[in-house]
Amino acid sequence: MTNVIELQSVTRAFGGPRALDDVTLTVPAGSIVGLLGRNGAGKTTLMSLIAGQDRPSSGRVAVFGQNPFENESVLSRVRFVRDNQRYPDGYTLRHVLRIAPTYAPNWDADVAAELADAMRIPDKVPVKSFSRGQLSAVAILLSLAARAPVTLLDEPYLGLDVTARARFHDVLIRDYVAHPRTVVLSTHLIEESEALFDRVIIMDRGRVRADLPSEQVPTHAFVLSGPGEAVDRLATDRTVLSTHAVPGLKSVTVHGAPEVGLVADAASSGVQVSAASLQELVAAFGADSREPVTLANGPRS
Ligand SMILES: Nc1ncnc2c1ncn2[C@@H]1O[C@H](COP(=O)(O)OP(=O)(O)OP(=O)(O)O)[C@@H](O)[C@H]1O
Repeated sequence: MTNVIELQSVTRAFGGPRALDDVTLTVPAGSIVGLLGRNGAGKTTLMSLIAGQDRPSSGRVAVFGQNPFENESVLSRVRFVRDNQRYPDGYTLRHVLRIAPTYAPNWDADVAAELADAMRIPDKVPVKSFSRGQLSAVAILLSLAARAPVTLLDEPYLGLDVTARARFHDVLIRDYVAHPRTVVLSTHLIEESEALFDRVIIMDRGRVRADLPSEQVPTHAFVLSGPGEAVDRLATDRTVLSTHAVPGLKSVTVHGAPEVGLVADAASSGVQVSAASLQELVAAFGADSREPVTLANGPRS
């Protein structure tokens, strides 16, 4: 499978801690990638580099095999949707829809009309006076109807109601199946969006902490929960990504898949073992320890 996006040892520093720190990753053509991580993890910075709106401090960014910065042949195939889009005074949705195809050679007016209707976007009121959710709806409409070979959606849901979010997902999946392209979507609404993703990239503090196909998420980490001592014993010598404790109960997220012996031992020790959900995985990688902690105290049976 061809890689549409490639980053090699990319660092981006703005003066403080690195926004991106030695990031190497690839995004295959024809995939919907969830870009996940805590506030400040580096998601927007990463998308800005891919969209050619910024340059790395060091390292190499390639989109369609070329440096995207100020590169028209790349940028004509990339659509970056973020919440800073501005519209001229007096512009209504009709004006926006009239202008949009000029910048989008693959523009699909039917998809635009369907989304405008499904997301109840007003067509006579100036866009400048739109609510936060209505502005998000316009940005989503422009991104999907443009059908760009690379579509970057940076937290597209701000203020968007639950019905509009569901319609957006329906149209995205349907149109993506009919017209495969590469979509990178960052969001904090993980449970709601995860069915869209065929790959996930989890970032924290500017680093890629996990980059895997969605089907590997259930075997990437597991959660042990139960009495603290038993949980600690079972977690000994394993890579613990995060720990939560309340009096009498401890829960740890552990890297990898649990083997049969561990599951049996846990059952006889009153400890529950479950696959970490994508949301738990993202939360675990964003937990406060800077590096995964390996518990190494006490024997492992
Ligand atoms: N232009 C800039 N100048 C200085 N610091 C910046 C700049 N852009 C980003 N940063 C810093 O880089 C880090 C990563 O920011 P980024 O916006 O990429 O995070 P994010 O993962 O998109 O976060 P969120 O989920 O909150 O949108 C943050 O610490 C941010 O303050």
